Amino acid sequence: RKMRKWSKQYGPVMSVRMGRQDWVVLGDYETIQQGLVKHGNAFSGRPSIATIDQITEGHGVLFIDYNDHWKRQRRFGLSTLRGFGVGKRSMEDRITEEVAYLNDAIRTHDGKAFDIQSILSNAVSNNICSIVMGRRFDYDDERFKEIMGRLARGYITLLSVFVLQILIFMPALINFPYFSRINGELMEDVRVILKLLREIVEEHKASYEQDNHRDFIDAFLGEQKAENGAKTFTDTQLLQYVRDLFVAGTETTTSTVRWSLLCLIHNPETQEKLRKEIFEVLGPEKIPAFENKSKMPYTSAFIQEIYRYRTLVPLSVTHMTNEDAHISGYTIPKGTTIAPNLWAVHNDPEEWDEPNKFKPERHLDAGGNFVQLKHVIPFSVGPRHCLGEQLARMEVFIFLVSLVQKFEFLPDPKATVLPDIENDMTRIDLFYRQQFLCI
Ligand code: HEM
Repeated sequence: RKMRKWSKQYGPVMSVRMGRQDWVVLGDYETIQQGLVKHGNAFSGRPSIATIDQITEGHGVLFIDYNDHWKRQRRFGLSTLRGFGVGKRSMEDRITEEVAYLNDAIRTHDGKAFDIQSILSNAVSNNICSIVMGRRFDYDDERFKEIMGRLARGYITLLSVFVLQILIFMPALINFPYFSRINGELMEDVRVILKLLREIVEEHKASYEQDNHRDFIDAFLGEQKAENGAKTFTDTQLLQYVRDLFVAGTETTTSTVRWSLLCLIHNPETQEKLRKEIFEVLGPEKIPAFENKSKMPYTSAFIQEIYRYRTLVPLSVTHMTNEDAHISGYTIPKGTTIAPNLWAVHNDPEEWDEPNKFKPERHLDAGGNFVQLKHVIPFSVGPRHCLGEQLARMEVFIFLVSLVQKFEFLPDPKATVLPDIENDMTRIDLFYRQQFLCI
């Protein structure tokens, strides 16, 4: 928010001192398009961050720099996530299978107030497990609980996130005992996660069949064999790639659905409208399919408004110029950290009437048809835009429709005020809602 305010004063291409670094913030839709899309080749690097490099060992896809290695890995990831050459089950089949487990887990609360966070993030992670490892886990499976618990600590536990953020801007603090202890705990989590993933990869290697790729890991092993000793599809790369998919794909989708439920609690009439449309198209029992979306303009508008109103990754993932770059009359030197302010695009008062209000109707035309407005870019744009966008869109639609079809979401009757919808857990990377209860 502050950056958007400064952008209004200093212009949409603005340099900001962050710790000991100078970042350039792209502060509106036009400059983000110009930088990330038109000059995509110059703006698609990733800055090297000591704490992150320590975790990723320079592998994976999310934080690696823009080069031929990233391009091959990205191509592989896109085609494999779309299901090319991976078993017979589509991504959608895997999501709809999970929905039934999600609904059952909610029913165990028997109408009593509870926080949906852990059930939902288990369900979302299971979609990734299914695509990556070819199987889902029961929510109380020990190996699954261990991976989820340790991932959550690094990603959503307030103290760890806080310390990680400080270390990103002031890496020298790692030498102080307090920071080094928390960092040590995070590194231990990473070590255990990688060990568990390594076991799963070894199981895959033992049962691998060239002509029957069951999942992402098999597809990767296929590339590894085809590469015949070259250094792109290595074991470390596979483990870090899978870790990245969990990190990038779990909390983002989970939080989007949680913000949606919070909006429903705050806006009961919206919840009713959604349910009415869902019942008209699916009735009370039919399992939602992504193709139903075209017949559900209000639901589509609701989801689009959630993407806009609660911008999940407000400053995207930081980019870096990989050559001297030119934009809006400025020259930005090679190696500069770039922050695309997606939040500013979604809250630009010149584009949106009352941007701080939640209004699904703004995405409908006079005839009630859904209108896809180009200024909604939650997944960012350009060569580095979200790798899991298609999966995320499908998950959010199918999970939300199924939840509203089967349940009514109400505030905790014991609470005297509604859970806060304005403020998040203050952090720079993710617009994350803290715990709230509902029935
Ligand atoms: C609502 C859910 C999600 C949102 C809002 C979201 C948003 C984003 C954003 C803003 C970026 C940064 C793009 C850039 O650097 O310009 C990103 C990158 C990425 N996302 Fe997502 N994401 C979501 C779900 C997912 C899922 C489900 C997966 C995969 C399982 C995923 C995997 C990734 C990966 C691997 C990258 C890095 C791409 C690269 O560096 O080439 N995301 N996402």
